[in-house]
Amino acid sequence: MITITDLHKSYPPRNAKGETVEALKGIDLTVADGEIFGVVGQSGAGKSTLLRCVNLLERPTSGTITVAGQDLTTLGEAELRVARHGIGMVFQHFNLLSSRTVAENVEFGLEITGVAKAARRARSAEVLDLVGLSDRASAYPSQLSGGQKQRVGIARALAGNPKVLLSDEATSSLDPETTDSILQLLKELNRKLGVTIMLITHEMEVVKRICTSAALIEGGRIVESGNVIDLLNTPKSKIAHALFPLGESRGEPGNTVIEIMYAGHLADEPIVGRMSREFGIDVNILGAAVEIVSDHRVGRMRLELPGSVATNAVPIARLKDSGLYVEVLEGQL
Ligand SMILES: Nc1ncnc2c1ncn2[C@@H]1O[C@H](COP(=O)(O)OP(=O)(O)OP(=O)(O)O)[C@@H](O)[C@H]1O
Repeated sequence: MITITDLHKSYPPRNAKGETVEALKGIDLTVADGEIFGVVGQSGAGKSTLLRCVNLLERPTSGTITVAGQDLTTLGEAELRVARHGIGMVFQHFNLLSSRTVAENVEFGLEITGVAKAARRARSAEVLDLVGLSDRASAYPSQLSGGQKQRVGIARALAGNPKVLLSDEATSSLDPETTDSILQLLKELNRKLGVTIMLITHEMEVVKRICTSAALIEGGRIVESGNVIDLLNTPKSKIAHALFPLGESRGEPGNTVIEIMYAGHLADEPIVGRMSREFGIDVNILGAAVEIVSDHRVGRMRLELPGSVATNAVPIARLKDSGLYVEVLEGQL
């Protein structure tokens, strides 16, 4: 649905003494049809710039951006305005017009594109129903809670019936409970309408809750990307480690420390107990986390096994054979 190829974006110096900022340094990324794709990264990594390049709010310095088969970088302003109808955007600070009612905010984009009043009203009623705000159509933004404001923002983004929804830190200004309900709503809309969602966030919780795929951006470059469950099974994946922080506990010198990751039915098996019984070893759990990630029960554990890696070769091999992802962190060979 979205293909980004060799995307570069530089900002000119802010003043005579300043330097050119290379915000994006050759981004290649594909977001498949129907995915919820999360881009994560620290402040200044280039997330906003990347997202704003997808609908060309920010014009790339070079590279191509194809959305629903159309290369947006080749379009002039008039054609781009039409193409943007297929791309809704949701903002962190909602960006609602305070002098307009909820319904009028939702209708704003349709008004600009010349949709007749009756059709606009009908469409805003439809999308407000989708986001659960039918009863607040005549309210003003100042009369709404943060979560309700974001629901209006989402309804407005959906008004033009887009194929793609871009979400710029949509839940970063909301409390945890409201964040939860907005993420749930995005997931529901993705399922019901089949809309592809690309979001940027600095919160791993968002990835854990709703993303099917994710990418990590560092210094304007994508350093990791893929299906979230696959990433969890990728050695040394930074996204996997950030999704499942296990603390720093490293065990005793001379012992073997392994990390295991498991998904699906394996998450329900008594892995540690079975290993202890079968091999007669005392397994020490240094850290563990079990979570629901993109609707899969997934777990990560750091285990300390007595003795060197060589003495633990058989139990480690058995874990791998049973379909678990196993990474040996330390131990004597
Ligand atoms: N309009 C601009 N002019 C100059 N430099 C900019 C501009 N917008 C962003 N930058 C710079 O580009 C780099 C990437 O910024 P960007 O806002 O995309 O990062 P981010 O990951 O979204 O960070 P944050 O989460 O803090 O918004 C930063 O060094 C930033 O200072």
